[in-house]
Amino acid sequence: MKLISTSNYEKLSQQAGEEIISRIKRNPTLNLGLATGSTPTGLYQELIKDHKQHKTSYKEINTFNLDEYIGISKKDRNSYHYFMCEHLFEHIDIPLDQTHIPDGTAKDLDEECSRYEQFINEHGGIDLQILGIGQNGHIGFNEPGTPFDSRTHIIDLAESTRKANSRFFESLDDVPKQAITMGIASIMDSKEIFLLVSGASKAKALATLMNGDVREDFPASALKNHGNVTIFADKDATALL
Ligand SMILES: O=P(O)(O)OC[C@H]1O[C@](O)(CO)[C@@H](O)[C@@H]1O
Repeated sequence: MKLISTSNYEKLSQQAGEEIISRIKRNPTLNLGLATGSTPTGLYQELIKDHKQHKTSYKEINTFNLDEYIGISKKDRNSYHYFMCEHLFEHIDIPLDQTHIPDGTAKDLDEECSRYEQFINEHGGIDLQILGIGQNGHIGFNEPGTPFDSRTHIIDLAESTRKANSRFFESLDDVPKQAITMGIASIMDSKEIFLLVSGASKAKALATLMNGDVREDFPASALKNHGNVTIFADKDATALL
């Protein structure tokens, strides 16, 4: 894993943005894996800014999101569909039918998991996957204990994850208890991975990742077995290294 440390969150977002834009320029039909949460929003701002200034085009790329809550509609402002439209898709020239997110309202959720997994494979797999990390080491919504051979599946969210994400909801009770997430093995199939880590609240998780063992109770540690991972971390996140 290659670690790029930056002085602050803005620089982290800029550097990750520049790397993504250069890959899109090299491969205009890139399959780009996307993440939600607070960490990548600065990066999405950078992509939007660049799109407006330099007209980098997203017309031919496909995007695949890691996860979606179960039981809230796409139009709900807390859905990851809504999040992605608001933070990225509405501001660039990507056709919406080339943006793909698991459907957390599907009638048959197991079938939706298989469909999503197969759909990504039919598109040739993910070229570059953007990831954040949870304080407990989760990637996507793969909570501690998720098998490393897992594919897209339904997950019961850890209480700590629900609490962390309750900041986006009116109350903790409103935070869904389950989500669909790409599995660890699905994420590991990506040709390249960018992990973004920002803030003091992630310092312990980053130190565990860098210094700890590869074990299923710390999902991000699987990334140590991937040959092409770049970690972008800001100063606060690297404080314990
Ligand atoms: O960037 P944040 O908001 O700290 O979230 C970290 C991780 O947690 C999730 O939001 C899920 O809880 C992931 O999608 C994200 O990568």
